[in-house]
Amino acid sequence: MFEKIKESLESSPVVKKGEYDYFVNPITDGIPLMYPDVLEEIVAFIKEKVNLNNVDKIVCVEAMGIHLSTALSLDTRIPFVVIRKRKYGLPGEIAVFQETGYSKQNLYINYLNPGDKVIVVDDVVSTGGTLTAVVNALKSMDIEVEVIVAIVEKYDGKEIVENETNIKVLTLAKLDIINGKPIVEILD
Ligand SMILES: O=P(O)(O)OC[C@H]1O[C@H](OP(=O)(O)OP(=O)(O)O)[C@H](O)[C@@H]1O
Ligand SMILES: Nc1nc2[nH]cnc2c(=O)[nH]1
Repeated sequence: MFEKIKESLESSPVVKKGEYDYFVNPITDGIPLMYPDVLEEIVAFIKEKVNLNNVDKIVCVEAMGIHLSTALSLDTRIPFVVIRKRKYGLPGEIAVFQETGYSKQNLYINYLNPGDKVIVVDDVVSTGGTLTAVVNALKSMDIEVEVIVAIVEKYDGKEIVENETNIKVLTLAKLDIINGKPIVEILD
């Protein structure tokens, strides 16, 4: 199972963003081509591992949580909302500072309310900066985060986020970059 995802991740080109080794893959970048079979496998994986019965909303982070959340939403009929990099200035908007291995910026949370039961879906967790900031902001808004899904865990990202948020992070593949090449393990 997930052999296609493994092969695709293993063949990811690695480019430099400053000193940071950044792998490029359809799951995490939308390039090269994303095939529907891969999206279906990701949806099946999430549905098998997560009890979605009590989940009101899927929450994702722009940009590369959006295609995954769209596929999951179409299948499960659970609506989703996007944490955007754009400020709208809507009432109740919450700004969150995001820092990754290669970027820093604000993210903006809208249309989430105290008591919402959500899952957070993103493509990859690496330094853990994004998911830690987002999930701790959601917790401070009294939103119940049932689980965090990051399809790819890179380096120690999963452990970092679990330690910083006390919420379980579900991942499908572990990826390390060694001597400029992606080394991949499927975790199912
Ligand atoms: O664990 P971290 O080190 O925080 O990295 C993970 C984040 O990096 C990427 O987002 P990015 O901000 O590059 O935006 P994108 O989704 O638009 O590519 C990715 O989609 C995650 O949200
Ligand atoms: N595509 C991609 N996104 C990331 N987000 C954090 N690290 C990475 C990476 O290496 N590749």
